[in-house]
Amino acid sequence: MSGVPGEPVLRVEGLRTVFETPRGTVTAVADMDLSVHAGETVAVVGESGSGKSAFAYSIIRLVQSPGRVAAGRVVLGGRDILPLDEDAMRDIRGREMAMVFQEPSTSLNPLMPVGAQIAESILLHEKGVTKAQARTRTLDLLRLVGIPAPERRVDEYPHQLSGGMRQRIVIAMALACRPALLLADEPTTALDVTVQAQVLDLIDGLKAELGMGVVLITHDLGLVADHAQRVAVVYAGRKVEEGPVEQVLADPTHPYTRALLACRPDPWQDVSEPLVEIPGVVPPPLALPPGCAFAPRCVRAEPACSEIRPTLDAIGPGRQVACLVASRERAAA
Ligand SMILES: Nc1ncnc2c1ncn2[C@@H]1O[C@H](COP(=O)(O)OP(=O)(O)OP(=O)(O)O)[C@@H](O)[C@H]1O
Repeated sequence: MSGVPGEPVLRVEGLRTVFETPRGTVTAVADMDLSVHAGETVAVVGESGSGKSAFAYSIIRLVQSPGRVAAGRVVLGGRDILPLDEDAMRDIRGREMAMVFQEPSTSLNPLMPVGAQIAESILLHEKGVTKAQARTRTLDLLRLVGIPAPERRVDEYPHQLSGGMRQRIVIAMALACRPALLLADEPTTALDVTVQAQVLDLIDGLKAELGMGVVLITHDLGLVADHAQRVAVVYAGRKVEEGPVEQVLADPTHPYTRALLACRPDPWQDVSEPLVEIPGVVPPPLALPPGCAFAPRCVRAEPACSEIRPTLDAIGPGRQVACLVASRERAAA
């Protein structure tokens, strides 16, 4: 990918993704902006149903019917990819951006040796590469992602590998053509805690080595602290807060971010004590209040919050928040 100097690898502007359902139009993603630079991991955090996956699928243009991207721009290396036809997109997927999904089995063909699947991706995207060269590159990739005994593993089938090894294979496939952007949608949710850390460390190492930008989709703020440089918190399809990870975690501004942080399990907490939960549930997408979608659950909500939708206001370098109360307090301070 050529890229434009100073331009982020990915720039999303005003993205809106909707699902047309028999009961009405569900807006899964609304007015989303996000930039990711080379060598940076930006985490997108929110509860289940907040639109994180719809956001990632929109970027790589894999939203399935009845869903569709209804508005916005997705600029990859300086080029808006939303108007491109499907042939051009197929060329971009895998070569310029790649995605790692939550469940490794969804990305792997159970009937094909794992090495052949990686080699196929190389042969598809790179003209002039011979089968022998693709196999050598595949073995290098297996080494890169830490697969032991790659000469033996390369000819094994997915079911012969553990879940952690399968996710490493998926990452190897995603990285086969050295994409500029990696979208990782809950890449470790299906894995044991120790394997989770290994896979995320692996993505961190490869990001530094290949100079990729990474979008890390997760509901786990613990992972954000260790693996991302910036974080965007989403609620009911909208970004409610964004900023550098250490600032947002140390000084969260939006009441939803504060509530998410308060709910993090404390490893030192007595196991007999119940975990804290955010009261209430995410409002049904067809019945969002006209104002702030978090207002019905918010401990700081004022009457105006249910009526007026807050805009995303800049509250410091690289920091934004969409909250009437927080913005007013920051302005007064
Ligand atoms: N096929 C579909 N038809 C209708 N609505 C959908 C469809 N897929 C997703 N949605 C809606 O889009 C919204 C966002 O869903 P999405 O899966 O992106 O959330 P998420 O934050 O990734 O959740 P999870 O962590 O559980 O995957 C939800 O309100 C969901 O109901």
